[in-house]
Amino acid sequence: MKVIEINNVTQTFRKGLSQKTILKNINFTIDSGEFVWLKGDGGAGKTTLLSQICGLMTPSSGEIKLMGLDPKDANAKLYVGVVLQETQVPKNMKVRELLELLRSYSPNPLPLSNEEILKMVNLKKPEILDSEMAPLAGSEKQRLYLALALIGNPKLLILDEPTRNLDAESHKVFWEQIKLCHEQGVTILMTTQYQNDSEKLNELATRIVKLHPFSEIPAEGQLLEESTLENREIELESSTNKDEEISTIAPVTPRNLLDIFKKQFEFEVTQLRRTPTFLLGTLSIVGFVPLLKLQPGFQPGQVTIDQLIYLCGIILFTIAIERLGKRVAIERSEGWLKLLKTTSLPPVVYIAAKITSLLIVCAVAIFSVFILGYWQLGIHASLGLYLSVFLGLIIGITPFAILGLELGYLLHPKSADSILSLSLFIIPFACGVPLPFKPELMQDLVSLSPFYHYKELVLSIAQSNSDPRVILHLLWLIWAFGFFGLSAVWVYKRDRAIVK
Ligand SMILES: Nc1ncnc2c1ncn2[C@@H]1O[C@H](COP(=O)(O)OP(=O)(O)OP(=O)(O)O)[C@@H](O)[C@H]1O
Repeated sequence: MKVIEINNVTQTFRKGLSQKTILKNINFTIDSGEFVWLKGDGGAGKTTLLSQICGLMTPSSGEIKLMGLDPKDANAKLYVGVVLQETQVPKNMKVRELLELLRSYSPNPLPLSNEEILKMVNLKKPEILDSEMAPLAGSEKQRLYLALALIGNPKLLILDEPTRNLDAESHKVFWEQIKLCHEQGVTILMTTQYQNDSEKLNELATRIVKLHPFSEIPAEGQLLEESTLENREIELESSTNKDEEISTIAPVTPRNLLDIFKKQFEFEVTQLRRTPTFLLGTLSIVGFVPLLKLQPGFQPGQVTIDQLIYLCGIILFTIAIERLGKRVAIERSEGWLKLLKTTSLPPVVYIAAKITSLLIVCAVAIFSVFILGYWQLGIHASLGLYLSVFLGLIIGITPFAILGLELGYLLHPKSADSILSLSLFIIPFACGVPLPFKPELMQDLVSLSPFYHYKELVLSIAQSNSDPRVILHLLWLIWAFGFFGLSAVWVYKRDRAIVK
C-alpha cells in the first residue's frame, strides 16, 4: 500500500512582487514499511515538503495523498505520528494531560500506561507526568514530542529533525525506539541536519532520497534517489515484543467523536482554569453592576432588566470576541495549532470544545450580573424571566463566540490585539446604537446585522411580549451560527492559520 503519494508537486512563495520557487515537479511515493531518509541542504525545502504531506500547506500545484486521502482530511492522520519543527504545546498544561489528549484522538492507541510511554522516550522521572510544560528542558520537550507522536500507535511516522536538543543518552534511546518501530512495520520518513544521525540512518533507512535546492536542480530532477537499499531484511521481533506487534494490527474500532469532544472540552476547561488573568480580566467587568447605583437619584428597583441585558451584552461580546480572539491568536503564534493540525482531531470537535468551554465563562458572568442586579439594584423580576433571559443571552452569543474564534485565526497575531479591541467599539453600532451620520441608511444596514437581531431577541424575551419578530430574530441567529460555523472550519483548515 502506498502511504504517501506526491504527484507533480510545485511550491512557490510570494516574495514582494516576485515569486520564489522552492519545489518543482516533485514526484515521489512511499510504500508501507519503508524507512526513507529525506536528505538535503538547509533551505532545500524538506520542511516545506513535510508540511504539505501533513496537510499544513497546500502545494501551489500538484497533488498529495496521505494514506490515500487528502492530507487536510483529519481521517488521513488517524495512523500518522508527526514530530515537526516549531510546534509547541500550551505551557500551562501538564505532561499527563497532553498524553491523555493525544491518546484520545487515536482509534487504537498504544496499550501502554503514560509512564511506560514516557520510558520509551527516556523520560523516566516519575514526577514529570505531573509537571507543567513550562519548566521542562529543551531535551525533555523534544522527547515528549516523540512520545506524543507515538502514543496513537502510528503506522507512519513523519519526523523533521526529531533529534534536535537530545542529549547522548536520549539520542541512543531515540534510535532504539525508531529501530523497534521500523521492525514492527511502521513506515518512517525522516529528515535531519545532525551528523550523529547519519550512521544510524545509513544502517536503517531502506531508501535515501536527496532534495536539491531549486537553484541547483540536476538534469534528472529536484528529488533524486541516492540509493535503494533493497532486500534489507526487517527482522520482526520475536516473542518478547509480541504485544506491541499485535497492537499495530489489532482491528480498529471506529472513533467515538463524543469521547474526543469530552477529552478536548476537559482540556480546554483546564487550560482556562490555569489562565487566571483571562478569567479575572473578563469577570472583573461584572464589578460594574453596583456602579449603576451611582446614577443621580437612584432608587432600588429603578434600574430595569433591560439595563442589565445591555451590561451583559458588553461583557459577553468582550469574552466571546475580544478575549477569545486574542487567546486563539496567541495559541496559534505559539505553535499549538500547528501541532493539533498534524493530528486526526476533527476541526468541528475542536471548535465545539473551545466554544462550549467559553460559554461556561459567559454563563458564570451572566449569573453574577443577575445576582448582583437582584441584590444590589433591587431588580426583582420573576425567576422564569431571569431564566429565559439567561437562556436567550447564552444561546444567542454562540454564533459570535464562533466569530471570535474565527477572527483569532484570520488576523495576524501581531494585529489581532488592536483589531479585536477596536471591534468592541464597533459592535454597539452593529447592535443598533444610533450613529451621528446618515441614520436612515445605517438603520437599514443594521437590520441586516446578526448583532442587532441578538439584541432584539433578548429584549423581546425580557419584555415577555408576544412579538412575532422573535422568530425572525431567531432565524437570523441560526443563519449566523451556520455561516460562522462553516467558515470557522474553513479558516481552521486553511494554510495561513499557521504563522511562519
Ligand atoms: N511560508 C513561507 N513563506 C515564504 N518562504 C518560505 C515559507 N516557508 C518556507 N519558505 C522558504 O522556503 C525555503 C525552504 O525552507 P524549508 O524550511 O522547507 O527548508 P529545509 O530544507 O527544511 O531547511 P532546514 O533544513 O534548514 O529546515 C526557505 O528559503 C524558506 O525561507
